[in-house]
Amino acid sequence: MNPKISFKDVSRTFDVAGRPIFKALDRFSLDIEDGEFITVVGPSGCGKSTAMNIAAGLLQPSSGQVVVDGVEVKGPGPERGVIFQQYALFPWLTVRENVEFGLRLQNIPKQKRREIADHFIDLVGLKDFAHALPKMLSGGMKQRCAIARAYAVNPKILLMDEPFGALDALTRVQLQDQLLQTWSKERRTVMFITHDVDEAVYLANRVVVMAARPGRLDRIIDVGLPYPRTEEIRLSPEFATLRNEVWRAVYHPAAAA
Ligand SMILES: Nc1ncnc2c1ncn2[C@@H]1O[C@H](COP(=O)(O)OP(=O)(O)OP(=O)(O)O)[C@@H](O)[C@H]1O
Repeated sequence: MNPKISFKDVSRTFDVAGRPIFKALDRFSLDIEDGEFITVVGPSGCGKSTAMNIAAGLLQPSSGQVVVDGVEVKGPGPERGVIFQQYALFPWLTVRENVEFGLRLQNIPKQKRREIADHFIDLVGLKDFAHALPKMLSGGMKQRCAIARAYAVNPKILLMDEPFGALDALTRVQLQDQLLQTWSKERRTVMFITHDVDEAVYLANRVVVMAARPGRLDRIIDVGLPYPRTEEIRLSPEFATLRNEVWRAVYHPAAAA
């Protein structure tokens, strides 16, 4: 079977006036299978967002290509939903209107739009806030709304760039569980960037570790832990061993090699 997403020798340079040409991403290759949950970790500036933005079609590679379902990515597309750290909700629209927004663009009839939106609002636990404006929501609730909105347009791929980075530790753990529940019910292929090593191991079936200067793939660590992931798993010795392995790969790459 073909991979769902294939990074093929993707490089990206930036040419900033007065500075030498900067290689943000150097021959990055990675195959992500359909239904996988991949997390991406690595030191600041190693090209994580650059790689994801190229897959999202928001940035062009300098060389190489990203292929989704056998087709080269040339720009954004409805089969790829993108979620950033900043919630990017429309402040003048209610939760339901925000979730319905993408469906409206697809000309889905009103009744159907409402059904789909309500389904996902329920799934992320915002049923009682369907009529609330974003300013009435906490950070975690806004991010759940952004996730519902991304899911509603039924993208087969979710590209998530530190979506929980701005949240407190407890909300973050709750949203991780909720995301995994949603993922197990509405199976998608997920590429998820994080700085949090625990989060990377808890969510993923594979952790992609990147290295900096130039930004590149360092190694891939298989997470053999079963789903559903539970607190028991989070507190298990197997989890600790994997977390330590990822930690060393990120923070002491030479020693871990
Ligand atoms: N538009 C741009 N112009 C110039 N340099 C850029 C541009 N975008 C990114 N870079 C540089 O490319 C490198 C990789 O950036 P990128 O945002 O992909 O890293 P990252 O791993 O996601 O970092 P972080 O974890 O800090 O978010 C960085 O050194 C960054 O400064």
